Amino acid sequence: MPATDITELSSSEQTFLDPYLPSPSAPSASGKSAKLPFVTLTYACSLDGMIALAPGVRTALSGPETKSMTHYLRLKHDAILVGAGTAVADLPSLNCRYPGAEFDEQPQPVIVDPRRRWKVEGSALGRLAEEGKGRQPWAVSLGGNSDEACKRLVVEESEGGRMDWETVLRKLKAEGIRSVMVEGGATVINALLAEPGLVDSVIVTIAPTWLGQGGLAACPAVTTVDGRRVNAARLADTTWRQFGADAVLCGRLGA
Ligand SMILES: NC(=O)C1=CN([C@@H]2O[C@H](COP(=O)(O)OP(=O)(O)OC[C@H]3O[C@@H](n4cnc5c(N)ncnc54)[C@H](O)[C@@H]3O)[C@@H](O)[C@H]2O)C=CC1
Ligand SMILES: Nc1nc(O)c(N)c(N[C@@H]2O[C@H](COP(=O)(O)O)[C@@H](O)[C@H]2O)n1
Repeated sequence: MPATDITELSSSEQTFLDPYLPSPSAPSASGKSAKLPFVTLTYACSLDGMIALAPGVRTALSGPETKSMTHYLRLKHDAILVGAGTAVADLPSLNCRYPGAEFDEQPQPVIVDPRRRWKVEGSALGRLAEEGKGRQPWAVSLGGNSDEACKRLVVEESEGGRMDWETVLRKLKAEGIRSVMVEGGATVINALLAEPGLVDSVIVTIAPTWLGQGGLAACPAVTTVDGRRVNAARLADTTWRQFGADAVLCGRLGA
C-alpha cells in the first residue's frame, strides 16, 4: 500500500482500544448467538451529537489521530458496513490505509442497499478494488442481480420494507465474516443503538466542535416502557482517552 497520512497508533493507544475489539478474549454481547459476527459500532460526532453538517453532506470531524485510529479499527475487522445513504453521499474508500496493511488484511466493504440505489460502477470502492487497494464490495439487498460487478447478499424484506439487522448480520457470518465494523450513517447508527443484543462494542470519536442546527444527529428513536419515556440507549463498561484534539469513548451497549 502507498504511504498515507495515517500513522501507527502508540502501544498504549492500542492497549486502550483492544479490549473493545474482536479477539478470542473480548466478550460478545451477552446471549449472542455464535451465528452472529462480533459487531463494533463506530462513528465521529460533534459536541451537539451530529455526524454531518446536513443529511448527505460528507463532513470531516475526526482529526489526524482519530483518523489513524479508524484505520487501526478497520485493520482489526473482517468487514466494514455502511448504509446506502453514506455510500452515495460520501463516495467512501472503506479500505484500510494503516501503515503496512497488506491486501489480505483489507476489510470486506459491505453496503446495506435494499433497493440497489448505490452502483459499484464509477465508485471509489470499485476503482480501489481494481487497483488492488481494497476488496470488491458486497451489497446487502432485497433482490439480486447477477450481472453486476458487485456481489449481492439477498435478504427477505421485513416489516415496513426494511431488513432485519439480525438477518443481515447472520448472512454476513454465513459468508465467513467474523467481525463487522459498522461506520454509519445516521439511519444505521440510530437503528443499531437500539439493538444491544447485536452490538458488542461502541467506539465514538467526539470532535471539539459544534456543527449547529440542521445537522444530522446520531440519535436513536424515542423509547418507552409502560407508556413512559425512558433513555433510548446507554453505554456500560466505559473508558475515555484523548487522541489529539478529539476524545474517544469506548463502551458496551447495556444497562
Ligand atoms: N461522522 C461519521 O462518523 C459518519 C457520518 N456519516 C454521514 O451520514 C450521512 C448518511 O446517513 P444516512 O442518510 O442516514 O444514510 P445511511 O448510511 O445510514 O444509509 C441509510 C440507507 O441505508 C439503507 N438501510 C439502512 N438500514 C436499513 C434497514 N434496516 N433496512 C433496509 N435498508 C436499510 C436504506 O437504503 C437507507 O436509506 C452522510 O451525510 C454521511 O456523511 C456516515 C458515516 C459516518
Ligand atoms: N471516523 C470518521 N470520522 C469522520 O470525521 C468521518 N466523516 C467518518 N466518516 C466515515 O468514514 C468514511 C470515509 O472513509 P474513507 O476515508 O473514504 O475510506 C465515510 O463514508 C463514513 O463512513 N468517519
